Amino acid sequence: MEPILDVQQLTMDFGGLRALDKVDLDVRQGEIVALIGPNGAGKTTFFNCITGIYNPTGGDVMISPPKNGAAQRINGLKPNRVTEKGLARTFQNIRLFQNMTVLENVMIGCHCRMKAGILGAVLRGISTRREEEAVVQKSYSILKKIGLDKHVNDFAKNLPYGAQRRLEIARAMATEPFMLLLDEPAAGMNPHETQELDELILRIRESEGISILLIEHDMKLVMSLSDRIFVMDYGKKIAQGTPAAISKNSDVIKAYLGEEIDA
Ligand SMILES: Nc1ncnc2c1ncn2[C@@H]1O[C@H](COP(=O)(O)OP(=O)(O)OP(=O)(O)O)[C@@H](O)[C@H]1O
Repeated sequence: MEPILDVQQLTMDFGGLRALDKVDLDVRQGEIVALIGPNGAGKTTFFNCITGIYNPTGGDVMISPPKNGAAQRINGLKPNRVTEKGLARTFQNIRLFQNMTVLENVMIGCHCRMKAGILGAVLRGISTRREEEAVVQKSYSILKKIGLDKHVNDFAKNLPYGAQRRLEIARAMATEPFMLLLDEPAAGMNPHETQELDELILRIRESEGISILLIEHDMKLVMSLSDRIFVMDYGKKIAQGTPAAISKNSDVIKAYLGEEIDA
């Protein structure tokens, strides 16, 4: 099967520091792929290069969206253009609009698919109003899937931590992605919240057909969810394979300096 995300020889220099050194990674339709590695390995830089936050120094970021399969190179596109292409992400640190409601946070995610421009929003003609109603419906239905529909009118800041992380995923889903990139989605979660997250990610893949690329330090979650794992250390890819193969890989064990990697 052709990859829907095909990253080749991705390189990123910050002055004299090579944070990414010719990294290859691919994701196929319907896969859950994890990117792991010790602190400072380059994982977030990798996400930032794919999602338009950084313009990589070298290499290619190619996507083949499942709906219109033609391969496109997305290096150097601005983050909002990357989102429009169907790649949506969450961040290591929660980035919600804390003083807005849960529903409003998801509605903002819908914005990139709305047709009404500034003039439409000002004049509020019938088509704009219909579109706004559709956005409310769509946002509500996403929140239902994510299990946050009881909280639609709560302020984001009043949600428990695990629910805030799930709200970020809901907002990303509102952009209608073919792939979600999740940067440490389980960070700070308790075991119960992590278990809920595990089930949620599987459900998103099964019922929405959305492929997932995630950075995660929780090895139990990584091993249970992933179809394939890519491992980085010091900016280089040092291994790739199934969870079973990765947990036995001697380079990976060495990179983690004996840390527990098989969950
Ligand atoms: N904007 C930047 N300017 C300079 N150096 C940077 C920048 N962003 C990242 N780096 C450096 O690039 C390297 C990789 O960092 P990165 O945050 O991508 O690692 P990581 O694998 O995501 O780590 P962690 O697991 O701790 O989040 C580090 O040495 C970091 O200090």
